[in-house]
Amino acid sequence: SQPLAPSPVEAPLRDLTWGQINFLHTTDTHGWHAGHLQEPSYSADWGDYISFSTRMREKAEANGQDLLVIDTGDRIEGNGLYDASDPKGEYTFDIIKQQHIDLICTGNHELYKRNSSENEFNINVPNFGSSYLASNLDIMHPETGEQIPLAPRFKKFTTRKQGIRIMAFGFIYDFTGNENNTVIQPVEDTVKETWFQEAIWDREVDLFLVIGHVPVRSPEFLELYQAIRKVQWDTPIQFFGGHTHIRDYKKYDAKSFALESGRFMETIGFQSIDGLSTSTKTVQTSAAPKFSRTYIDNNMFSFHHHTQLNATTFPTEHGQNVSKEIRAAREHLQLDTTYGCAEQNLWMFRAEYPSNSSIFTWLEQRVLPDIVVDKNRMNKSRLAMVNTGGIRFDIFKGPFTRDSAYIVSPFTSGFRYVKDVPYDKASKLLTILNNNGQVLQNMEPSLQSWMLAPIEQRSFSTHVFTQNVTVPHNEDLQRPLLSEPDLTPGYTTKDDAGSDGDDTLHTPIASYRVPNVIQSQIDPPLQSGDPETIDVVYIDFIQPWVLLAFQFLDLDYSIDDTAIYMEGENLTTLLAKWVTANWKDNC
Ligand SMILES: Nc1ccn([C@@H]2O[C@H](COP(=O)(O)O)[C@@H](O)[C@H]2O)c(=O)n1
Ligand SMILES: [Zn+2]
Ligand SMILES: [Zn+2]
Repeated sequence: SQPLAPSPVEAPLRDLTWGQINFLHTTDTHGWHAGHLQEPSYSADWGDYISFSTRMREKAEANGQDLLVIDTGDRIEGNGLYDASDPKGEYTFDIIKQQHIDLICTGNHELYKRNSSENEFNINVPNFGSSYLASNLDIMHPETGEQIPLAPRFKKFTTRKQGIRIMAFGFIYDFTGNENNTVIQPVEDTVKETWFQEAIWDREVDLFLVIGHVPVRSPEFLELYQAIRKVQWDTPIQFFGGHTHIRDYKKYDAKSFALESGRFMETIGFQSIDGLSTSTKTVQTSAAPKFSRTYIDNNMFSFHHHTQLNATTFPTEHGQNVSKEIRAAREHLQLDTTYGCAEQNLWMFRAEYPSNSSIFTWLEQRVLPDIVVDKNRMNKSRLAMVNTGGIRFDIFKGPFTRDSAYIVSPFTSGFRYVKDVPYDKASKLLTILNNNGQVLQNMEPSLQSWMLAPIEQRSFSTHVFTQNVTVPHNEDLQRPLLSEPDLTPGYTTKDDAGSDGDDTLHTPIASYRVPNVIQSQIDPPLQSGDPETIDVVYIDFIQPWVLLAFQFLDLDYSIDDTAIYMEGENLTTLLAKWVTANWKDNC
């Protein structure tokens, strides 16, 4: 375990172990480039991160070492800084490009919609040039319609200081929910491509670097590991993953590791490797290089500690200018406009569901009954269904702002419905969608295999519950972070390298399971007893699964039986209205 050193404010921080080559890694930033305004532990912004990476590079280079910066996708959707502008992302592309990123790839969120994948092609790919990799991703050219790689498939380069010869790839997991202007080639097919085989057969390589919007414990990374190991039995391989929003580190073998660096600008992943061969020096194959990882809490105390600098010596002018740019964008977007104030914290995973502190119970009991009302169907009973994966963050006690509305519910998905569904069947839908009963008998095989898949593998669920999932906190917003010797609650990660990965020592936080879908039954006033038929209303993102579940109930509905419910509204706009109406007087 690594030594503990006091931080500038006396809190215990683990030091980094530097190597010949060092990496900083972000993933799933989802627009949180302003950092967390309500959580001191994660309060550094993208400008601070630019200063940090600059100072870390200076430190590495002063010691003759290399430092590479990596981002593995899902940069959009999840925060007002991206979602509140029209068009979306008006400010974020310019902010993100200010970071010197050595390797970058695409996440699924960049691909749900035509316009966001075209933004990658037209803005981010030119911004990052040959650093942007798309090993298994094509786009239909926005003008010609021709199918072409979104970016280069791979990149071979030699590091400046150490002369390490690197072969790098940039993947996305086998995602199928993309708009039809992009094409994702499954990883198991991509590894058979001639260009990939030629790249991995190259003997003049000291390190294979696979970055991807791919969970580190996924079949896709395993396929890539096996494909490379088959032809390079000994060359070190470093993976950088993402998508499951957790801190995680997987060991494939003594010379191959994978790092995943959390979500939402909470974590800057640090990885080092020491003992690699280089273009000028061959290391004995029997000696395994040393790999070391640290999950850095994204705040200035950690940044100062790891660079051994202080408030005067740490910031760069460039970083400070980007922080200014972020503040100006937030102001233009009026993200601090307060709709109302929450009287208590409402948690996604930190509170049991159902319970009074659960955001999902609050939605079911308080919000959905008020907001799921279509003027043309208001006298009809309805079941309102929302996928928990569409809710992205907690609500903290205190001001609920324009930013909060996007943070909790960033997606533009509207509601759709199937009218007049027999109640006895409609009332069974939720159990089927949440797969927690004896519902598999007589089920059609493809539906059965979907139902049998672990909840986190079904594509509309985003949550992964593993041993090492910990959820961040804002236990006491008023308390200055790390200013006292006692520990604050936060990430306490266990991974394949042990329990010493988090830079900041925290006390652990509980994490509870939540279902795929929550539901409210909303009856018109004066109705007594269950209705004979009911409208089934749901967020349009889950329509494919709702239609499948109908099939299981022998209800033969198709898309033609569905229609828009509450034209022009979505959960974000409705939530903002609800808070204004119900929490305005709490402030
Ligand atoms: N319109 C959308 C898009 C996505 N979701 C949810 O997000 C999950 C994927 O998010 P990651 O950051 O983990 O890639 C997806 O499984 C859905 O739960 C949504 O609800 N609506
Ligand atoms: Zn994500
Ligand atoms: Zn993702």
